[in-house]
Amino acid sequence: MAPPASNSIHRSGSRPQLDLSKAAIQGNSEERDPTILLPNQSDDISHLALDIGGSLIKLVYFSRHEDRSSDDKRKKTVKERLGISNGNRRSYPILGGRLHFVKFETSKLNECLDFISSKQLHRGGIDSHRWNSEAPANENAVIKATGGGAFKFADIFKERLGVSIDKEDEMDCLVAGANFLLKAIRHEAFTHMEGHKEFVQIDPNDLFPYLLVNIGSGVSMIKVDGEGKFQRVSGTNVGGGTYWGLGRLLTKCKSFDELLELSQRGDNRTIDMLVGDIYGGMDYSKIGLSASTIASSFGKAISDKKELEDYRPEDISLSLLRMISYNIGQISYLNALRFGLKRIFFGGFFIRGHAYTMDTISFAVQFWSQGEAQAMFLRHEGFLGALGAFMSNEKHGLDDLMVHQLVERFPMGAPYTGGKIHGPPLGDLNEKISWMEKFVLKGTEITAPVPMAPHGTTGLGGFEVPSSKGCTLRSDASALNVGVLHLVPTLEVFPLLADPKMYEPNTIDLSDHSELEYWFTVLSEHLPDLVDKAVASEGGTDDAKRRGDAFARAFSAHLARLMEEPAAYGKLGLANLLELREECLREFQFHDAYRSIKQRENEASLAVLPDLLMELDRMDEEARLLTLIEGVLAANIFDWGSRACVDLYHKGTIIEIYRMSRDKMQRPWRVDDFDLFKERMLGSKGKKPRPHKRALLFVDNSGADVILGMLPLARELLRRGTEVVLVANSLPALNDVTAMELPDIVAEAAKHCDILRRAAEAGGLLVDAMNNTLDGSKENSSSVPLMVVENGCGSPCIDLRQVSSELAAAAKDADLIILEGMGRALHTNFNARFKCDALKI
Ligand SMILES: Nc1ncnc2c1ncn2[C@@H]1O[C@H](COP(=O)(O)OP(=O)(O)OP(=O)(O)O)[C@@H](O)[C@H]1O
Ligand SMILES: CC(C)(CO)[C@@H](O)C(=O)NCCC(=O)O
Ligand SMILES: [Mn+2]
Repeated sequence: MAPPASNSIHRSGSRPQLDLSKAAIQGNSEERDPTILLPNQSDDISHLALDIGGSLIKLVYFSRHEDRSSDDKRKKTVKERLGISNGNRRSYPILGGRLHFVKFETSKLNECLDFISSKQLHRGGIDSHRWNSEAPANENAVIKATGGGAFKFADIFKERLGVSIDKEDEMDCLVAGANFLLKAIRHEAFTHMEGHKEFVQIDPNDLFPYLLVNIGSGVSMIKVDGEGKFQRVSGTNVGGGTYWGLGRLLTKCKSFDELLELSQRGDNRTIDMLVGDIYGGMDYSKIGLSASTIASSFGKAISDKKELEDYRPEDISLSLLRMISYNIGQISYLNALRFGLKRIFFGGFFIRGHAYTMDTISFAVQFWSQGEAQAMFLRHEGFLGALGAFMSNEKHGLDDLMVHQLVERFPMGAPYTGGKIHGPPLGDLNEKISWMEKFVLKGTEITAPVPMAPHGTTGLGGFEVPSSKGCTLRSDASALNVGVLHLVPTLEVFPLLADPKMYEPNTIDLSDHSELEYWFTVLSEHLPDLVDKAVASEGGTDDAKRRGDAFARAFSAHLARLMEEPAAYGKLGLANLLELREECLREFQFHDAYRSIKQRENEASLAVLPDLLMELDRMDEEARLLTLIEGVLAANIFDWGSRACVDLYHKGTIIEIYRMSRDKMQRPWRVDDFDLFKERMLGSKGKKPRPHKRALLFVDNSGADVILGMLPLARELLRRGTEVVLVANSLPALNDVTAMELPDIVAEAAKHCDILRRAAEAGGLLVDAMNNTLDGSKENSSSVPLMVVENGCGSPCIDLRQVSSELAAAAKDADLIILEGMGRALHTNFNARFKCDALKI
């Protein structure tokens, strides 16, 4: 079945079309993280930039996906009504697309060239939107590159790919990349102390000055004072290359990761000379040195009559790692001190998201500055230069993007390989599924949730042993912990937030381990039922079953990965987790798992609506208002995301359950502001009613919820002269109603109700239905309008920092917000404060 057109609306519902012919897992598919190449895929690449360093090549590329905004009637009328035109928005050369991050070893330049050439990344160019595989190669193609390799390998690029390298200064790029990340990515920076990671919210207006320390092969220290305003104040030749180079010689390790992994089982006391070794086991407390402080790295090797073979490679690696990390931390501190800088951001791939490395650097900064300076790390640590080079092409307008226009997504392979899938996610289902199947075995180490290790403790002057989390290091790529950045220029901050800076959508703190466990259990237990529904929604075919299976595996792997490391994908909130599930379904092309259930429940609810409306109309105002609110609460019980609710379904017909539930909604409720609302709506002794001008009703589920709960409430508002905007999801999530589905539902309901009919006509929702109204009259209605807008989300929760431009426009004249349902009003936004009246039901 063709996916509904709504999938092309915001966020990542639509994947670019990929040509998967000849797609292959390269090398041994039994490997932990094989490379997947899509030789013929013609994702519309429009931009590529490189940072070629002494050790690694970093590649950032952009893939566009067409703006397939449909011609759907609802959108057009909404745009007209709300006065949204494309003219009053800045037009971005990048109209949505994705940024991908990939890296290669510099010694394997050929692999990188093959990759670029197989994906035709070099033939893009920003002004070749309509580039396709038949177009002749651009003879004058130029790609932006930085790092020493931009100079060293320029000829090879010309020879092999026929492209010229446009060289950008390395320091310029590092600074531009860091500034962009710190301003545009929420929670890009974090601290890491004693095994504890904490994301920091950086105020873009209070970013400068800071010290940027890039730990690549060598180390550069840059004092950054503003956009393009910086000075390289220091550097050290003892850096990542030193650790990897010396480590390789001393331990015979074959890879950087192996070396790092060794360190996790090491004990540096066998090789480092400690203060205690010199002071006969005692602290040198007079100058603040504990006995366990390293007095001299590798110092024990001088007195011992041991040879290299007599030392454990594990101990050597740890000793080396500590030596270099402390040294860098200390020099960084000294430079921060020199210029009075309080914040030090560390980048470069030496860090590699490795907990112990970060702890060690943080410790040094903290120790030497006595807590005055703070070490912070960046999620896109190694990509600063490449991003900066990418940004140096001004034509793409990337630097104008703001936090709310970026959405980071972790594709299905992320728990296994992270950024190592070369290119955009596989689009071919078959390929995806078999890939998933292949990885099930390999992935057992992460699909079995691992309890989180207790934090390591630190004594004065150093840690005893690394606070390692198990003995195997996560494969290099997945430790990148960076997803694909989706650029969605149409997203906006909801204008009615009282304090957007302080707004936090998530009510529940998932850094509380018991909360995390609770939600993982809920999601895991719900999974089999969800898979059943999803498979059924696609006709229950064998193909659907295979996809369902692969979806379950992929989602479980994400869950296990996050259970093991909750911050693996950045700061984790419940909203992210629920959205991840929906994205995962979409990735396996389950576009609307609850489609038929929603349809069935809509029909059943519409059938009983006329009776309900009659019942309501017989009541006096006061009783009716209370019944309406109770009705919203009662109808929200119909929620397929909740086990307890689904069990209720066996207890009777929809209207029976609805009435039964409504009767149970006895006041006072746990949080009960009904009297306030009533006073505003109906007035009180001395006060007149003060109808609202426009209400935004954030609706939740299909069926009874929206039809028996929210529509009657909307009708009451309309009757009182309040314009009503129904705000619904852009993409399906569970049994939530979508903005695409609502107009039909309203049209059906309008057949039984003049108030709804006139309002829907006025709101442009009933263009077709005009002819078959109840009395056949076509007189121009004088009603206030009823409208439908999409919210920009595809999840049961809503993050009001990233909503559709439609919703933002509708909000401008709104003075009442009604948030309905667990996801929108409780799990998220329970603590949200607004500039106008808000009802959370
Ligand atoms: N898979 C890996 N292979 C090699 N080195 C790695 C790997 N992962 C992390 N590293 C570490 O990262 C360092 C390289 O970091 P980065 O890519 O930031 O520097 P670079 O740009 O290559 O070097 P420079 O900027 O000094 O030219 C290596 O020296 C090593 O310490
Ligand atoms: C030479 C660069 C800038 C190349 O990236 C880097 O490796 C570095 O900063 N090395 C340290 C050189 C110094 O001692 O200042
Ligand atoms: Mn570099």
